[in-house]
Amino acid sequence: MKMIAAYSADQIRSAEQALMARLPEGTLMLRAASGLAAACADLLPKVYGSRVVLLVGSGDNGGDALYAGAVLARRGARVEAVLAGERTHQAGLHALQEAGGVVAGEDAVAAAELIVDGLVGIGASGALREPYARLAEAANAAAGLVVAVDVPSGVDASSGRVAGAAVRAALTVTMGARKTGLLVDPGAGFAGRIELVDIGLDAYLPGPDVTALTRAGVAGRLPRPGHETDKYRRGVVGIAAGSDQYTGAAVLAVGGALRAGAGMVRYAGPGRPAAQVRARWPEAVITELDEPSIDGVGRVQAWVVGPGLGTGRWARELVARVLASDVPVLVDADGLNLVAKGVALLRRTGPVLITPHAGELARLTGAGRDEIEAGRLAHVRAAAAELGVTVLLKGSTTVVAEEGSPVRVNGTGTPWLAAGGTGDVLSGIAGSLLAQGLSGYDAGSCGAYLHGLAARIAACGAPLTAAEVAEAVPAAIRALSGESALDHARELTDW
Ligand SMILES: NC(=O)C1=CN([C@@H]2O[C@H](COP(=O)(O)OP(=O)(O)OC[C@H]3O[C@@H](n4cnc5c(N)ncnc54)[C@H](O)[C@@H]3O)[C@@H](O)[C@H]2O)[C@@H](O)CC1
Ligand SMILES: Nc1ncnc2c1ncn2[C@@H]1O[C@H](COP(=O)(O)OP(=O)(O)O)[C@@H](O)[C@H]1O
Ligand SMILES: [K+]
Repeated sequence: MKMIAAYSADQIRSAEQALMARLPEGTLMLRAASGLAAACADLLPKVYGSRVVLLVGSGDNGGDALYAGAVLARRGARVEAVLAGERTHQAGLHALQEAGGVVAGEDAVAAAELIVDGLVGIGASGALREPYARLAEAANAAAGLVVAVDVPSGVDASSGRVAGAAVRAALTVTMGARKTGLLVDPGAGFAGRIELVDIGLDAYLPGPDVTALTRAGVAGRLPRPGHETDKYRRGVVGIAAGSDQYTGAAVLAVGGALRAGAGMVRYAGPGRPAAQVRARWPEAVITELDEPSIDGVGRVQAWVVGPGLGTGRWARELVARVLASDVPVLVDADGLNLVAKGVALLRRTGPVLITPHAGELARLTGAGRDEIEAGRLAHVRAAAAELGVTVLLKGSTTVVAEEGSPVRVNGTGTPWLAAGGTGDVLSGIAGSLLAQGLSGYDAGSCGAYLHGLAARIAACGAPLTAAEVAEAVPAAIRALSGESALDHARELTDW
């Protein structure tokens, strides 16, 4: 599988309606409930005698929970339903009671081994109301494992927004297709592991709302050097970064670029960062700049401009010169702060990939930083449309948007990446991919994937430094195909 696809609540609802029209009433809910019951049974050490509490809202999400509860009750579980809504799915409640399940009060939640969150699904609107919000908090405070039906209640299925209380699940059993909000933070952080129940929806689904590249998807997009290649044909990336004040950004961006497959890395910058890059990376070809000009740097297939550059006139002139070239350009960090003062700089014929964090995007678009973090999908889409460039928005879920394509969501990140300098490494990696001929959309999404995977490999459950992320990029590329260094040595057995 090369891609994971996710859909908005409206897309799912239309597909379900089309499918439902061809099936006897209730068929889909029974399919959903049997998948849900199987997933719950897998989580319990033993179904017989276990204590299961269903949180049941007034819609079909509650219906799923009730029917699944009936299956578990028939297998000997003690199933109690807490009815939260003014209405309850009557056929579902009847099925549960027939199987021996009972209705209980809110106190039951604390004593449950397994809590099934059937409060609301794709029919939710706005923040959870009472008593739903209180029940969500009770589930989060309880010792029992929490399984969310379709989406964790309180998470907006279409955006991942969380306004107020929300259920924090260990497992989300989602029906028919993944919902966008399960892949994008803050919602993704509430979903836990995601299990997809096939209810036969695939043929009725439209093009996805968002996608996420898988290992195979990234592996298929990364160029491998052909037999007769040379360093120029593999792609040369130029890095215009660093200043006398910020030298580290230059070293880190060059490090990321060197590890991500370009045939050569050219560095251009002032004397102090140039000396540091020279000392750390003998592999890089260095041009020390007296003037903010790239005329003497030599040919590159893509530029990275901005990390640690400063925001003075010199830096502004350098950014303008790089953007005036005819090759793809990645703009990051101070490059973005400069562009924020005049977005006309971004109007050029060559491709542009920008890599802001929420604060940088806020300066570019005028939206609030918190607002961007709460609704990153909507903001990244709007920025790509407004600025006419590919936008990679960094953060706990990194998202890449380009007009006319579904947003690509990256699922490999780790909170250990929240460390100074890791963004500079990402610019180097993605710039290296641009130079190898990937589009801004692919370079951004494959770059974020490798960056996150490298961080996981480097961190291994402990703090990491940005330099270590760059070091681990080759291991991440190897991990894509599941190959080890030894496998590559074995290729030579005939010699
Ligand atoms: N439509 C279908 O064919 C299928 C639907 N399925 C299930 O049905 C769910 C959708 O069911 P519904 O459309 O009935 O909608 P939901 O059950 O998701 O929620 C709607 C109900 O919740 C209440 N509600 C909405 N927002 C609320 C809030 N913020 N606080 C408190 N109450 C709120 C509404 O008053 C309404 O009664 C899916 O998520 C899925 O679990 C599955 O059974 C698969 C098949
Ligand atoms: N909570 C998090 N979970 C996963 N990745 C994160 C988290 N916080 C930050 N990151 C990642 O760490 C990197 C930080 O980059 P950036 O904000 O530019 O920092 P710097 O300027 O110090 O390099 C980005 O790739 C971002 O996506
Ligand atoms: K739910």
